[in-house]
Amino acid sequence: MTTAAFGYLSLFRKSAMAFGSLPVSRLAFTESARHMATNTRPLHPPMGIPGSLRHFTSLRASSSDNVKIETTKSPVPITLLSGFLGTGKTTALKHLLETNDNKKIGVIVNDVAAVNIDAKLIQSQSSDMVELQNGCACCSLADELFFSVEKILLGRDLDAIVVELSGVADPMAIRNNWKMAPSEVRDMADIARVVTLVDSQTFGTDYMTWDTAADRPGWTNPVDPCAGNAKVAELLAEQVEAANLVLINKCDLSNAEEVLVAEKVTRALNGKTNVEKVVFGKIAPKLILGTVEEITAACTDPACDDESHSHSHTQDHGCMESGCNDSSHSHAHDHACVDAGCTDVSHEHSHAHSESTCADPDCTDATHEHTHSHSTSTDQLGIVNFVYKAAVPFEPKRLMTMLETWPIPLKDTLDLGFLQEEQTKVLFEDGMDESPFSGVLRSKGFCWFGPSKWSGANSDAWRHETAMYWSHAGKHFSITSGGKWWGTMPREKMTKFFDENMAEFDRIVRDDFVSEEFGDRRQEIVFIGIGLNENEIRAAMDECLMTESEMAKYRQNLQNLLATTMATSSGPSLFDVGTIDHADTK
Ligand SMILES: Nc1nc2c(ncn2[C@@H]2O[C@H](COP(=O)(O)OP(=O)(O)OP(=O)(O)O)[C@@H](O)[C@H]2O)c(=O)[nH]1
Repeated sequence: MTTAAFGYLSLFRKSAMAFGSLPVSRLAFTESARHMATNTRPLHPPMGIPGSLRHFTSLRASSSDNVKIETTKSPVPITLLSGFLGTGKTTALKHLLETNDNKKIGVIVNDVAAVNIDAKLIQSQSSDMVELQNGCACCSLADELFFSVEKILLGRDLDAIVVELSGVADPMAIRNNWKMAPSEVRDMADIARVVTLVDSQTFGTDYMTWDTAADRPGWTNPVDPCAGNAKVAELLAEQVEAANLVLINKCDLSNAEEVLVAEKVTRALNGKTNVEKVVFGKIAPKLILGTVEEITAACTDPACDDESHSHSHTQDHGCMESGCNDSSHSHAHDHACVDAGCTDVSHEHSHAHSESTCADPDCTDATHEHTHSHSTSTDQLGIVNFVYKAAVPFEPKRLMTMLETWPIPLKDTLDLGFLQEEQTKVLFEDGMDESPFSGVLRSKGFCWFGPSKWSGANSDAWRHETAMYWSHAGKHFSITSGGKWWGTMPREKMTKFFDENMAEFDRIVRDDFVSEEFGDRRQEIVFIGIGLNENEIRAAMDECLMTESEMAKYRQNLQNLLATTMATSSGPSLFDVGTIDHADTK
């Protein structure tokens, strides 16, 4: 028997209990704002918009008449700088302000704590700074961010704005919230780019930790419910997934294996992002600051898979040819130290794209330079991804049975080579078959469950209306409420949510509505992992779908319920519930 890399920990036994006994208590949507905003395809917006977004009052409305904000200009590009506490965001920001490319940069610093230390550090360097504290811009301070952007532009002619996010912020949530910003704010400034810093030394252990954000001192603010329960591994995945550029920082402190893991997993989680290995956040300003073109001409959402969009995030990447002297090219790494033996951490070492860079993907010689710059290929370790889709609901009990056998990596750090070996050969205890899920590093998406009890005290008929959000990263797995399916309302009503964005309405109807009968109710789950056997995973998932006879019962039960509910209810929706099934895994 191989060393147990995986095991049937209590994770799914526990989640099975949470699931099996589905708490039908009609909980408030304590987490939904974050989850909804996190999803790149938000469902029912009333549940997805943090309450505070509805109360935004333009600063102009309250500012004195003689303060004039220039709105005829192009919007100022905003960069969201994300990354865990201590990954080096402030250090990178200070470096950016020092080497600013003669750009006038406004800075907004968000801290969940009441005292914003980072802001104080930045203040000594820049007077163009606004603090955003005592909460997180991805939820509780969502509209404060709009206000801060307005505020920083008052009386200032800025070329760019950088928002240093709190360590627990999900940049995708902020991007999605930003879509709700008043148009007068978006005319002034708009999000162009997300840059995420990761700590190369701790990446592998953070991905495998059981910790929640609240377990880590200083990460959360008790008065801000935003991310206390968020799993560290999931947050890490979210921050990487949202990024146009990932800076793998602190390369001076980590060994070659740690850097490799950070790079491989980053590329696996987000195949469209640019990746740079850096020390002390040192990178050319051009790579951090967004451009007006990104805002106006291209979709910069790295998670966007709409082929009709143009995706510019690789275009303005500096020329990587070491000998190039074409001054029209951007040479972001001109100042890098290329002495392979240099150990001076104040030098920039990560960008020596010299001809001596080792291009052998299998090479593990730590003395070689392995930058593998900008290849989006993740196949060197057999990392693959695919999307599982189905237009039929899961039968809850069968899904739970399947999840109970989902193997949990027991190692405390991510060991990709080991995972690959295990994926191909490990057999599990108790004579059970090898699980096709053993190499899965990340899975996430929407899913649809059929109710198991349509009436009575423990009815879970709300499942018919509720989109569940499936999220697995490292050792954590949860299926939580993600809002209601659009299919729960008539199209005419739905259009009202898209006043300013009919293109998004069209996209949802075109891409997400998979059947006339059930609308956008569907399974859409992406799997990312090493050496995955796609066919076996698909087959295992298919096994959990309702059969034809189960679907016939589903339809019958639905008819019965509609008949009784119609007689007693006048509400806009069949089920006014928002239930959270949180499969806590610790
Ligand atoms: N050795 C080394 N230390 C670094 C590097 N980058 C940042 N640091 C140090 O790491 C510590 C944390 O860096 P910060 O820039 O404050 O990190 P942060 O992400 O802003 O942290 P919070 O503001 O607490 O979220 C500081 O002591 C930095 O000097 C690096 O590349 N190498």
